[in-house]
Amino acid sequence: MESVLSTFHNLIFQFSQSHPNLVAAIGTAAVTYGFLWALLHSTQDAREPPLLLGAIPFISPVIGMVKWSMDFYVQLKDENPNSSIYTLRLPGFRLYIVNSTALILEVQRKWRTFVFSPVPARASEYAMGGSKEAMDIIRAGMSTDADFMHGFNKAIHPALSSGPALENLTGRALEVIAESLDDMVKQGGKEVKMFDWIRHDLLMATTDSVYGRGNPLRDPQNEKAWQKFHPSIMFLLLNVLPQWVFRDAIKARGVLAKAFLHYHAEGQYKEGSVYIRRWTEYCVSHGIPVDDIAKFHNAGLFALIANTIPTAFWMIFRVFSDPSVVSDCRDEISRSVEERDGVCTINVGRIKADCPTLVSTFQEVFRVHGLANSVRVATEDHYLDNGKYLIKKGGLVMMPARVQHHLRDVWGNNVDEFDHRRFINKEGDPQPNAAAFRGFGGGTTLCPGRHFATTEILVLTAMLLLRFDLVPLSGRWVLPSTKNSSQAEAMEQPDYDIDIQLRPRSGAEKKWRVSFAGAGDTALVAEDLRG
Ligand code: HEM
Repeated sequence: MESVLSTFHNLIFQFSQSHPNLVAAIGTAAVTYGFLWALLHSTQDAREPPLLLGAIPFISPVIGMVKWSMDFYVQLKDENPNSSIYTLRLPGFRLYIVNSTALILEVQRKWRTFVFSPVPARASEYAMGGSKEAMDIIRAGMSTDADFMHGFNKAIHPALSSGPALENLTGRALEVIAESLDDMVKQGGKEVKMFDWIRHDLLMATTDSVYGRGNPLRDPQNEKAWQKFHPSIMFLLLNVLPQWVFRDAIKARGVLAKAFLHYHAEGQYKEGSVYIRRWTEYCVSHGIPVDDIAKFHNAGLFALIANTIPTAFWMIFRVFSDPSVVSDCRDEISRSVEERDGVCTINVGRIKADCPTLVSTFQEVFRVHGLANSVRVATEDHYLDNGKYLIKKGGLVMMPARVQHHLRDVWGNNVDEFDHRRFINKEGDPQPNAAAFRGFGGGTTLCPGRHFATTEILVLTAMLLLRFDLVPLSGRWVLPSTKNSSQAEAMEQPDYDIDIQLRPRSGAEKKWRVSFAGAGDTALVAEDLRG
């Protein structure tokens, strides 16, 4: 036995003499691993939600995030079907992932403990380049009633809730869309790159309606600058790579900020929508420096269009790529159009009330393509679930919509399919738990722009169904992959564009108008359904 051991020692000795660098590297890796393991376990409290360990402490979750991207949390839920909440440890912070719908509601109720404001504050600083002076104003009083973001939402809310301000805003956007469709009819149809066409038309419609005649996005240089800046927002927000990597994006951000500075200095916002007037007046009244107001317009632009554009893309794709959806929705919408003296009127109220298949398809788009990762920061140590789970101060609490949207016990066995009729109320069928639908987030940070975006996209789709056939030039519709989607957005983005032709249908050349008479809001999320 002794001779075996001494032979083994000799072998190791000889190996270390002949491969000194390799042995040093293996030794360093082993010591580092041991250190990380000890650090992780000595700082993890047994009362915290169960720790999901990977092979390498702190690093495995990062690898998982890169590998699985937006499906990482669904993957972990599938691997740990009974976990209602768990902990991931990443370099420098703890992430608590909530799978249980009931626990999400508890986190949302405790909005002073689990606060959202640090998230937009981080975006304002790192992604938008806010100055120290502005950031001090934004960060003061977080989690109290004096919180800047809390007051901001209260200020803009009336302009985005049912009423004349919202009708004017949406009405103007739909006018711009209708003008563009009229042009297409006059040209006898058009071949377009589908995403790019929707992106440009919705950008123009939405920003014209919000900013008014001085809309800076009407200048092609500014539209180009937005396209350059927008894809970098997620990386700037993470602040892990040096700024010079994003030199061009930061330059483009500056071009836009300069245009918004002019817009502000000239007082053009006073001729814009009620929404942008309230937005601006709130910033001015809180002493945000004008240079920063200009920079924060870039953040406002992100909220306005970053999700509306891909949502419209998936809606139009999902409707037109399935002949049965086209025919179901077309039948419903056609019945709700009124024609008098050669003018066809699309009534927004009737689209929402009498077109259940269209509205259900829209909701299913959110369920299947939505990826909102609602994040909150714990302001103190706090127990969830009747003292069961300790959430540590400073920890991030994340409630991924994708997990909720893939719960088999909520959505049924066809959870992995796109079922355009899923949300239609069928008599006798139990309704899925509305709180598990998180396309627009939920709780105090529920998206205030949801009514604007919903009406804009539903009516755009209705106008297309009534006036056009959409045909893919390749001869068949192929669902684009989405693996490169930025998770700064709440909706998947297609990895590539699709060439299509818009062919006017008979009657497309008539006069079309949109009426809001009797239109209320569409109740899609739990908060609206409760009223
Ligand atoms: C289809 C389009 C849209 C989608 C999918 C969407 C999605 C969302 C989601 C998921 C949140 C919640 C974030 C969280 O709780 O973590 C949110 C918040 C927000 N959205 Fe939207 N949004 C859309 C359109 C809009 C529009 C058009 C506006 C502006 C007019 C807007 C303004 C906002 C604002 C200001 C917040 C932050 C609320 C807060 O700070 O409490 N959104 N949105």
